[in-house]
Amino acid sequence: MALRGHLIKIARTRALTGGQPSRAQSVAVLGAPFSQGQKRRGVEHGPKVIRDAGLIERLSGLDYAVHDFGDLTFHYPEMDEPYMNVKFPRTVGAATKKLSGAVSRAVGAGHTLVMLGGDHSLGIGSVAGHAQQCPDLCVIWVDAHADVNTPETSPSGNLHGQPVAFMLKELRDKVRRSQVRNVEDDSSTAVPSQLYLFVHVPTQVPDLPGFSWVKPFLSCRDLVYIGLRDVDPGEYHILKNLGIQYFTMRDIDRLGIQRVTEVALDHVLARKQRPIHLSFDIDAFDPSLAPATGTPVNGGLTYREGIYITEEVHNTGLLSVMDMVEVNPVVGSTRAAVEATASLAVDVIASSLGQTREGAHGVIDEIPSTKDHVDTEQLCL
Ligand SMILES: NC(=[NH2+])NCCC[C@H](N)C(=O)O
Ligand SMILES: [Mn+2]
Ligand SMILES: [Mn+2]
Repeated sequence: MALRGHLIKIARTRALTGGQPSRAQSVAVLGAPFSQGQKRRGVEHGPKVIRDAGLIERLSGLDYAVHDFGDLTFHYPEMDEPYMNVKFPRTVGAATKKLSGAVSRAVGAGHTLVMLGGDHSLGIGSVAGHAQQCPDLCVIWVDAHADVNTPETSPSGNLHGQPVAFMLKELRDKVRRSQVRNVEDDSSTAVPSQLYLFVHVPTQVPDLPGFSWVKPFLSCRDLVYIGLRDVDPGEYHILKNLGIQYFTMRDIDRLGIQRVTEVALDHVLARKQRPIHLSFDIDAFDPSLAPATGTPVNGGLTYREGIYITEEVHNTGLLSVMDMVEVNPVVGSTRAAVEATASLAVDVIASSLGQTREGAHGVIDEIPSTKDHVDTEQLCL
């Protein structure tokens, strides 16, 4: 009886948490072979190596109808001079605009979407397109980096380090308000300290060529980071001043992945159940597990920590779009290193979509009663 009770409890927990029963009918896969958000070549091959590692078969094995929409093709402007320090603004602007349209259509058609990058600048298009269909979405950004540099704070000029800055409403609103206040009010001492920081530190997102289509759409309270361990000074300033919720690797060391994931999900879901956008940068993992990536940082997620996060995201029943970005087969030193990274990406995606470590994928309807006694004994061992 003990076993029966235990299994029924598992089944009920799944039903309550929305795991299995709320599974989407269809998953769409969309490749975005794009690399101009950073300077290393090779990340445009991410979609191919992730597919070659068996993504579609794995998802089909999870009982989904899988629609592979293939790869987007991007058009490259002949001339794309840097704007301020920012490299390839028109190229990235056009690519992310195209991606946003494709994501919006896929979500509008009722698919749960998996977007394969490509570098993380694609996040601008992916989240923006998702937000067109689901304006109340929340974003879980799993990454070694905060990717919230503005064109002015960016140390590299690479747009893959800046996508979140283009999404945040507060970042622009606050800058605008502080500037207006400053002009209206002649005495600088009257500027509150919080605004003062915004006046004197360049956090404004200027209108870059190629980006006129993006209007900030995300409130910082609907965003949470997990896995941070390489945050630039300007990014730290933005995270702190906007009060953005984030969990660094140190937080995971202190609190454990269970607690971190619980608080992270609570942060974005407690006020309201809403569609989740999971933006997963493979460099969140330790480089020993994911060596084939352009900006590796030591001290990353273990395999089990990464998979735990995605299992819990799946258990909410609210995953709507996920990005898997920054898998770069040209950076991996050996073929084995590339295959390990790509196969890790497949594991993360499959786990986000319901693959479990306990093996059973269906809700248990009936337990053969004659076996109860034997199994209970085994359980006691
Ligand atoms: N998506 C990434 N891998 N981003 C890395 C960003 C690195 C650095 N913070 C920059 O802005 O250039
Ligand atoms: Mn990263
Ligand atoms: Mn990133």
